[in-house]
Amino acid sequence: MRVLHASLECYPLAKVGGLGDVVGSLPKYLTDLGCITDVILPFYDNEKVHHLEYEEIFTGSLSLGENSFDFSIRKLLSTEFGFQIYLVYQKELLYRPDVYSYEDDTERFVAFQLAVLNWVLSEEIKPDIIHCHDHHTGVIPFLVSQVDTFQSLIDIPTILTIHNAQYQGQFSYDKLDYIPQFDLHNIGLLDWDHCINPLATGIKCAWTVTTVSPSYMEELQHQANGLEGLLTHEKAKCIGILNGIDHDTWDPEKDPMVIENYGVKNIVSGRKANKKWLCEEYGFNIEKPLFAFIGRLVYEKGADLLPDIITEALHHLDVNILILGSGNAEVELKLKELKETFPNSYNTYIGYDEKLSHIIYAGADFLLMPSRVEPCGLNQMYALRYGSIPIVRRTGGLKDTVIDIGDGGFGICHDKVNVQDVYNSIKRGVEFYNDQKYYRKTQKEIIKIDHSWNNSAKQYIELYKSLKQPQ
Ligand SMILES: Nc1ncnc2c1ncn2[C@@H]1O[C@H](COP(=O)(O)OP(=O)(O)O[C@H]2O[C@H](CO)[C@@H](O)[C@H](O)[C@H]2O)[C@@H](O)[C@H]1O
Repeated sequence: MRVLHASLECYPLAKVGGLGDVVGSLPKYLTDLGCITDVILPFYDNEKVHHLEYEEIFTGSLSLGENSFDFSIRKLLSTEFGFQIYLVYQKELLYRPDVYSYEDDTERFVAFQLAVLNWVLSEEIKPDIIHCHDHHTGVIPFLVSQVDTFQSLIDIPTILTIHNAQYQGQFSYDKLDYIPQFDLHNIGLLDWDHCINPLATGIKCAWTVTTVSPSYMEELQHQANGLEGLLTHEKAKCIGILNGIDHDTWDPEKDPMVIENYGVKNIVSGRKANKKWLCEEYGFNIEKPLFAFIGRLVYEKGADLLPDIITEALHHLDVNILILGSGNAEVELKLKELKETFPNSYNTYIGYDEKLSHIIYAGADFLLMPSRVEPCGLNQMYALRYGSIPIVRRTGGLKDTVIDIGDGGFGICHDKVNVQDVYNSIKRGVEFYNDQKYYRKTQKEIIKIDHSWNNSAKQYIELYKSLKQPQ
């Protein structure tokens, strides 16, 4: 079986968040289980992509309305990733430094999808399955099943994985001519709420839809940024499969990014070396417990609450807080300003820093995840793998992966999205930390939990084998 994953991100070549991690690791585990897995993503203008050696295997052109664009497909020669990677090189639209947030994102995403399918069309041996990720590739299932040019691909099953239903990629009917000719009687498949909605289109047209945790699948039927009705209607073909993490990249014993490596045996000294580095770098007293947050500073992650959480915690508790993230400008500014109020117990790095994130998982005592919405969440699994205690709101994948210490588990959980609940959890964290024997015993247990893709990759393979064309 050969599966082609189409995605805008794939670690380490392009990562903005969790999508990159998943597409950079699941294929490796699928390959290990005997499923030939390829990934196709755009060729970006970034340093990681520049250094790669590749072979150009296809050239073509695609049309967006009246404009036509040349593109090529580059096959990576390197075998270091554990699966085959293909890149779509398109100079005007895709060869950019960033993955998202351009004014012409609609054009970029549609062009990527058309390029992928034009190439697949030309291939003598077609993939057995096309696995799409998020709204950026949500039109592929429509193109394959409805568009005249791609008629010969109609029997290739398509899967759509929803990593985050908040983002749907809507665009107006002015751009309908970006979609090549199809039977206009079926225009409803593109529509949601009077515009073209790629996520809704993918949900309607894909043979199967997956989400990244079982709880998120349930939640989407009540809270899906307007798609609740659709997801309830399509429930029969939807399944929640919990994400895994890459145990090779995220391994405290071998991770080249951390200050000192460690395993169960030397977890205390190893983590102390990482915490020491963080405390020196950010001006903290190493004796106090260190609480950290890593992530996109957006509403879904509860990032707007962070300034008040920090203020409340540092007024009442003897702790350190470190924030790594970027996103909403107002939140970024507030977080920066707070440094003056709490110079010795709070600090922040506004930006994206992969290495720093690894050191934080390895050195912070607790990881805060006050998410409003968390389809799966990888940070809590990285935290567990590195022996840092997750403090999470019970939602989506956080609910599926973290059990509260009060229930015989290893994390700290709360139900509501408000400052008081998070503050109470931090307070519980301090009490937990002060019971060093119990705290250390728990750390030694969590580091052994297997959250790798081993289980979930098997579930994907079962799913691939069971695919049936929608009626
Ligand atoms: N400033 C920064 N510097 C360094 N590293 C940073 C960083 N900000 C974030 N990261 C890293 O990015 C990843 C974020 O993972 P999440 O699961 O929180 O992703 P996200 O919400 O983007 O993805 C969506 O997709 C994933 C994958 O399906 C779901 O788990 C998730 O719930 C859903 O919202 C982690 O590897 C984290 O360490």
